[in-house]
Amino acid sequence: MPPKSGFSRARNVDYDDDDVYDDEDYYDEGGQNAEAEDAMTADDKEQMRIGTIRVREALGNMSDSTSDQKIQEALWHYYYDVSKSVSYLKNKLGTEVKKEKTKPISRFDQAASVADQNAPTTTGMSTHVHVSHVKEPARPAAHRLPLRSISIPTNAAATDFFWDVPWGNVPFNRRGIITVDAPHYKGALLGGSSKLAALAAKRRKEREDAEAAAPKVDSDADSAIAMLDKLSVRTKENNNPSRQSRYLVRRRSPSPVLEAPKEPETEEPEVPQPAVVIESPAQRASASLFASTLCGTDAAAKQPPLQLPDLSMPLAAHQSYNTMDAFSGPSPDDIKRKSKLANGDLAESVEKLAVADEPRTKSKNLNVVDVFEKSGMKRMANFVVLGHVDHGKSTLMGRLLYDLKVIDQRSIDKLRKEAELIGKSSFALAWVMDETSEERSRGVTVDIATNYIETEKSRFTILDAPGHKDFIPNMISGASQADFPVLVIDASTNSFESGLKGQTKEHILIARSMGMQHIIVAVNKMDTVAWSKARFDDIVKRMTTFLTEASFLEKRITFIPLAGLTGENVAKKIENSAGHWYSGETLLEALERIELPQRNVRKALRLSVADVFKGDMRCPLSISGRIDAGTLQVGDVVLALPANETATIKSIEVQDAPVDWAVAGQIPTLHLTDIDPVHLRQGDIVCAPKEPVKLVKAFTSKLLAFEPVLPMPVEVFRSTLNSPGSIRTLSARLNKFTGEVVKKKPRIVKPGEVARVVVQLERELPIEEGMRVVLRERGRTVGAGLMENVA
Ligand SMILES: Nc1nc2c(ncn2[C@@H]2O[C@H](COP(=O)(O)OP(=O)(O)OP(=O)(O)O)[C@@H](O)[C@H]2O)c(=O)[nH]1
Repeated sequence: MPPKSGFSRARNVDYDDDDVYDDEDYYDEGGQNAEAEDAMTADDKEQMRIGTIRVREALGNMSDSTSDQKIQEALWHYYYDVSKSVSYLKNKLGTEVKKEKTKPISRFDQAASVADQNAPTTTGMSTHVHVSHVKEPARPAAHRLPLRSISIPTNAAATDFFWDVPWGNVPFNRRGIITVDAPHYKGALLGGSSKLAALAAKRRKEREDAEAAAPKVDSDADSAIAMLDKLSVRTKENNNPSRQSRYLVRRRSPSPVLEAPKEPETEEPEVPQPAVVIESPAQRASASLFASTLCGTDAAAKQPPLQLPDLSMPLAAHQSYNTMDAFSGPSPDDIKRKSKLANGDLAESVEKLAVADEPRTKSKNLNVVDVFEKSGMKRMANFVVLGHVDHGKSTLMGRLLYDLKVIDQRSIDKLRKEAELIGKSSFALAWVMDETSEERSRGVTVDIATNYIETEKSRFTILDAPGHKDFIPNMISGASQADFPVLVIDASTNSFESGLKGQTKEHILIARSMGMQHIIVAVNKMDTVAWSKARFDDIVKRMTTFLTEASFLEKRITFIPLAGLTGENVAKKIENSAGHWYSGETLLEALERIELPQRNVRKALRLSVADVFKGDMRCPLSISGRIDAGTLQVGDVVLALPANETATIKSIEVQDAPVDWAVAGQIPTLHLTDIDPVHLRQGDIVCAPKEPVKLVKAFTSKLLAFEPVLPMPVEVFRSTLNSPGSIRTLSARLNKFTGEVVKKKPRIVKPGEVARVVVQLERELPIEEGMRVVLRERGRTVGAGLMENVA
């Protein structure tokens, strides 16, 4: 059966523990194929049928050796993209033939064999007994016995080797000089493989190199802190370089705290040193007489391991040996310890080990609203790039970054070469945003990618959303941080139409229901329709009807004909004469002009957590997300909900630069202390402890229906935080524009209608009046609305 279920697609994706995929639609826990196949929509089945035929045609001769199952698995994997499936299958079939001929030696095996050659001959816990034969009387070379080297376990005695030899009559072939090597560990794991040995050797070398390169720690206190840092949690990002940002693109799982948080030098006095301080005099005491007696002096202790064959007793040379009263007095250790206790030094050191209770980061107690209003900072805006899959969102953003010189020519050339290597040269610009190998090999955006651009007047945060329907929860997360959307539409024949039936429509409705009022519609790939004005006008007409139905005001909609791939009307006006009929704004000009929603800087703090990164001991947790209301500053104590735990803001970054404060509308990264990382997750709310958001289990909502709505089970999303729940009651159908009750207790609400409904949750969520919620059912968005009050 080709498509096993949504699970087979989702499980390869690094979702960073994003629990939105707990949705039954994404995981087929039982793994029942039959059920999964049933889960395919009629549309899916039809696409699969047609796709299979097309792939067979394209495979030609190879088609005979490929089963329907393989073809359909490829189609499922590439979301019915015939050309990607064909090139994958061709590659696979080619490789399978090659594989049968030779099995290349993996790099790992090569490294292992090198390590084996370099490794000492002793193994694990065994001792080598080398038997070098004494010169035997002349005999023909052929009768001479070879030198023997026999390995016996350390716990076996050398006599075991001679147990059968008559006393005083050792045959020549058993005579020799026996030397016993000191037992030492080779570094291999017991019973371990050479590969592990190679890996261990490599790691050891890296560690030694790193230690040599690391700045020398001055005191034991520093080394203790370094040790604590080593104990800290490793982040996923650290283990997965493929997800690290190469340009300025930020992903949902970067780990900014891995790099030392950038703090302005002037702030240093404000941030006290960590409370763990170990006094430097607490150093290792010199060896006691007893230790010296056994192991020699300090200098001797630094020597290489004890050589067993050298059986001369070190104590024999010791001055005090002959006196026989070596242990009569207290050892130097005891003397030192006693004097320390007397001075109270040790007690003091132990006290200093205690972790301070008070917050470590002092607040500057700024009046942030005042500072913000006087700062004269550039306009800050966040936009989300929406649209149906493959309509060119990432390419368009890659082009914008390139034209604004955020990305240089060399990087683009490099991406182009890499893309050409896997036959996807047209995706080079999209790869500026789509960074993971998953996204690149599939040619599909999976997660939100963040980047920044700056113009004369504004600083923008770009949130590039995935277009595929399977990744709608990620799209919701991006949309919940944005001020307005840039909707990308593929103008080429049939693409616009299929997008309208698909995610173009769903994305628009979600964006509108999240309160976005202005929209830029980028009519993309105009080069594919020869810059046809008629096509552009047709798209404008049909989209205007749809957008106004979704309650966008016509005057707040901006259409721009453009081509992301070639850059016309993106940052520069079109030069091609075919497009001279358009004299309006470029995308960049429209971004500069668009009106932004009012910032609620004077209200209580509300920040929706979009990302959580684990850090180190000093700063265990960092989060990022949009401030929906209020302000915050370094040193503030904030409340995390629903965990109901407080944290202290140690430092703040906005657009990757360290700052002292942030205000509503910005998407800062907060480095937090005094909180256990388990208490914060994506979708949580961070608020002012004195004015917390209440946790609710039922609420009334004004809902815009995308699908027929009845009392039914739904998944309730507030940003990415979600809970299973249900639409408990349909209270009334409302007039879309005035909000007046049209009908009480309707039995059904049709798509496009607005209703007041009561939503019941299975677990409490932090939701309050004015917050936006999205209701989904079996992977479809059924409606979105505004929370009115607690039910
Ligand atoms: N001819 C032409 N092709 C374009 C244009 N813009 C994008 N494309 C192509 O469209 C394909 C998809 O582009 P992407 O940028 O990956 O599309 P996307 O909307 O980001 O895709 P998802 O994020 O996966 O939904 C690529 O092959 C691009 O080269 C354009 O202006 N003209």
